Amino acid sequence: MSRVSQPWPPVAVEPAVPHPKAPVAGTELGVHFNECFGCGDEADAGLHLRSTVGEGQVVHSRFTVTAAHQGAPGLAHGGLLACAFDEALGSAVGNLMRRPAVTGKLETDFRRPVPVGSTLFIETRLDGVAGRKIYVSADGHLDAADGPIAVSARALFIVVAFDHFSTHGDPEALEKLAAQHEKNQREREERGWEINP
Ligand SMILES: CCCCCCCC(=O)SCCNC(=O)CCNC(=O)[C@H](O)C(C)(C)COP(=O)(O)OP(=O)(O)OC[C@H]1O[C@@H](n2cnc3c(N)ncnc32)[C@H](O)[C@@H]1OP(=O)(O)O
Repeated sequence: MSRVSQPWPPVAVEPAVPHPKAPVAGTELGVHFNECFGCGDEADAGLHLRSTVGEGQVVHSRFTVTAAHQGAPGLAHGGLLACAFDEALGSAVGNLMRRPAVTGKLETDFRRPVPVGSTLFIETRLDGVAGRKIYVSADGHLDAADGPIAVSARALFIVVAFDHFSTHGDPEALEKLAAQHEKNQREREERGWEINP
């Protein structure tokens, strides 16, 4: 089967230079919001995706497909897999670039079925920046970091002002989240940025 792929990134870009205070290789990245469907501990049926910074401009993420993620019996739902990539790609942008950004466009190529019980190892790369536009891509390997590629994705993230979240989101929940972040002031100071809620 032939797959036609458009040039990527689709526009001229500058190199995506990680923030000087970006976490170093080997750092396990935390949950950015407990109720996040992609990574949150309190999202019972969520993906519970976990990420670690790799060498260069790479983030390694992984999540295990459960029965709660099925589309067909015993197989992951494609939309759930797209969600995992949104989270993995977003985590790379947020943590390496340290700028609040949201997904503007997300493309996925589903290459192999992903069975319940398997773990996807997602490797995300920063591909370039053009003004507020940050281009990223990822491959999801089945059951091992060097396993066969089951899903690939490419995304455009757009840098936004923090009021994107307060204007369009739930201000009460945001206040709760801010209070939670303030509990760990030292970590906040180390971050030196406003993490995506
Ligand atoms: C650590 C955190 C991990 C989090 C991971 C999860 C991330 C998410 O899921 S975020 C939630 C999903 N995304 C959203 O809800 C976003 C909804 N969309 C929006 O709010 C707006 O459309 C937004 C902010 C993306 C862009 O709006 P706005 O700020 O007005 O910018 P706008 O001028 O339209 O676009 C900026 C640039 O991006 C381009 N652009 C925007 N959308 C697209 C698109 N879909 N395709 C191609 N280009 C696009 C525009 O053409 C423009 O380019 P240029 O600068 O060259 O003119």
